[in-house]
Amino acid sequence: RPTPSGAAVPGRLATSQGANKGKRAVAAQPLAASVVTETPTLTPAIAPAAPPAARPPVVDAPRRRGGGRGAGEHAAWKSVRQERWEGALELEGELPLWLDGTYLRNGPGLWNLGDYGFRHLFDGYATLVRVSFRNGRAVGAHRQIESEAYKAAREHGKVCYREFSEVPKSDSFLSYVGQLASLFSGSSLTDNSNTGVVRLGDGRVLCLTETIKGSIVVDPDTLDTLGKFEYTDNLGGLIHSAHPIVTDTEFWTLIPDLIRPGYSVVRMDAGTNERRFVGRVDCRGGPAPGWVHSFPITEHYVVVPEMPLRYCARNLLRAEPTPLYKFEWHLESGSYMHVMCKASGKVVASVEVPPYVTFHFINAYEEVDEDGRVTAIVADCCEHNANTDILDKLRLQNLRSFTGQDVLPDARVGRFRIPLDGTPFGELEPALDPEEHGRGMDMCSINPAHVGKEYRYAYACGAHRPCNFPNTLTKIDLVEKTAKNWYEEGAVPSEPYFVPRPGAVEEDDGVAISMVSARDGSAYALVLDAKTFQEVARAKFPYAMPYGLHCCWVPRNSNA
Ligand SMILES: CC1=C(/C=C/C(C)=C/C=C/C(C)=C/C=C/C=C(C)/C=C/C=O)C(C)(C)CCC1
Ligand SMILES: [Fe+2]
Repeated sequence: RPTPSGAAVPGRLATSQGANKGKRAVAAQPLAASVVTETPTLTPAIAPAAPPAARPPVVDAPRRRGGGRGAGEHAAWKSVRQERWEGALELEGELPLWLDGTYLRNGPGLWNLGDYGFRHLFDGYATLVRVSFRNGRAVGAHRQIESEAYKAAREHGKVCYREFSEVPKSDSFLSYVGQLASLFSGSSLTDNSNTGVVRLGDGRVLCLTETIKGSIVVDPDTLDTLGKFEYTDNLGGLIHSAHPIVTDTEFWTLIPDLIRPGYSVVRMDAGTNERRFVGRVDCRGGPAPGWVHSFPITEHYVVVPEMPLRYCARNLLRAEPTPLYKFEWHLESGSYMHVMCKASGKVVASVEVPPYVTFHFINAYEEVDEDGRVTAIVADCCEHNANTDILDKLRLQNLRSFTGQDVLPDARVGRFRIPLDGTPFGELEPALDPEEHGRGMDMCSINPAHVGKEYRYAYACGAHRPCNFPNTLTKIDLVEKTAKNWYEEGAVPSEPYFVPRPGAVEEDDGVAISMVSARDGSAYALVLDAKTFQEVARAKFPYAMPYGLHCCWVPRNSNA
C-alpha cells in the first residue's frame, strides 16, 4: 500500500490517519494530516515474504519472539511498530524560539523478523527519527533506513547479511561455502547503518555503521534513503570507525587493518567523496587491532586508541556469536594510545596505558607549556573500568528483564594523559568522582565549537541505581568536577545532544536534546536548558519509540 510519498510498505498495513486527533497538537507548517503506517497489534514489524510453513526454517533454535508487548517489557527495547510516520508533536513547556532546525537520531529500532527476535541491541535495523523545531513548535517523524540488509530481510523474511551478532543461516553446505567466500570479499557484511548520523560540511547527511559499505545518504527532511555514499578513492578496507570526526571542512576516520595489525588514518575534504591516506599506525600488541568504535582529534593531532578488546577475524566468520561477538579480549597484549601529527602523518607518541574499554571518546585537547609548546595530549572517554561485561548487558534479553537489581557495570569519565616527550607510559585516571553521575557513563556529546580544544562541559547518559541501563542524563563539569543529573522514574533517555544557541559565547549556552522512551509506552523529545540542566520543553510522539543511539543537528537553511 503506498504511503503519502509513494513508498511501498509491505503487507497487511493499516493506515490510520489523524493520530494526533483530540490532542493539543500544533503543526510547524500546515501539514497534510499526520500519517501512521502501522502494523496491527502484536504483528511483526516486517512481514515475512511467504507463509513461514512454505519456507525453510530461519532459526537455529527456538527463541521467544522479542519485542512483543509483554507486560514489564520496556518500550525502549521493543521494535518500532510502524515503517514510517510524520506529524505535529504535542508540546509541554516552551521551546526556545531560536531553536530552528532538525534533530536527527539514528539507532537499531527493529529487532524482529516475523517471529524471530534478534539477540543484541546493536543487531536491529536502522530507524531514523527526526524532530524539526521552528517558531516554538515541533514536528516529528521516523522512518526505516532502506539499507540492502533491511530490504533483503523484508523481502525474504530472514537475516541475509552479517549483523553484529546475527548471521544468515545456511540451508545447505553449498550456501555455507558461498557465505564464507562472500565474507572474504565483504559482500556478506551488513550495510545496516544503525549507529551514527552526521551532517557533512557540504550539507549531506550520512548514516553510518562500522562497515564502510554501510555509509548511507539520507534526506534530513523526508528521511528518504538517497543511496550509498560511494567513496571514490582506492583505499579499500571493509570496516572503519562508526564515528568519523566531522567539521565544516573535513572528515577524519580510522580504517583498521586486520591482516597487518594497524590503522590507516584518513581524511576527506567536505564536498568530495575521496578519502586521502594521511598515515599509518602499527599496532604494538596483537593479534589484531583494538576495536575503534570512535577516536578523538585535537587541533594538530589524531589520537589512535589501541585497546585490548581487539577485532577477531575468526569471530567475524563464525556462524554463532561468541561471548564478545566479533571481538576478543587480549589483556596480555597491552593497551596503548598513539598520537599522529595531522600535517605530516608521523606518529609522534605511542604510549602504554592501563587497560581500558571504551566505545566513545568525548574529546581531546593539547596541553601547552608557557612557551606554547605542546607537551601532552589529554583525551577523555566513557570508560567501562576495563570490563567488557557491558557488551553482554546490552543483549536484548538482559535489557528486557529488569528485576530491580542493580546490574549495570560501573563506568567513568576516563582521562588519558599522553606525554609527547618520549615517555613510554601514559596515564588514565577518572576525570571526576563517578558517584557524581551514578557510576553510569556513555553516549556523550559536547559543544561542537570545542571539538579538539579545551572544554569544560560534556553531556552524557548516567545512572540512577538500581538499574540495568543508563537511565539519567548528566551534565559533567570537568573543571568543578561535578555533575547535574536529570532523572525520571522508568525513563530510558538516549544520548543528550548539545545544540548551541546561535551567537552563544559561553560553552553551555544552548540546549541538550534527548529522545526519551517512557515506562508507560510514550516517547518524547526532551529539551533541557544546557546551563541549568532543567527541562524547558518536551515534544511528545503519539506512539512508543524504541531506544536509539546517536544524533546530529541540521540547522535550518544550513545549505541555502
Ligand atoms: C563490529 C562490526 C559490525 C557492527 C558494529 C556495530 C553495529 C557496533 C555498534 C556499536 C555501538 C553502538 C556501541 C555503543 C556502545 C554503547 C554503550 C557501551 C553504552 C553503554 C551504556 O552504559 C558489523 C557492521 C556488523 C560488521 C563488522 C564488524
Ligand atoms: Fe557509538
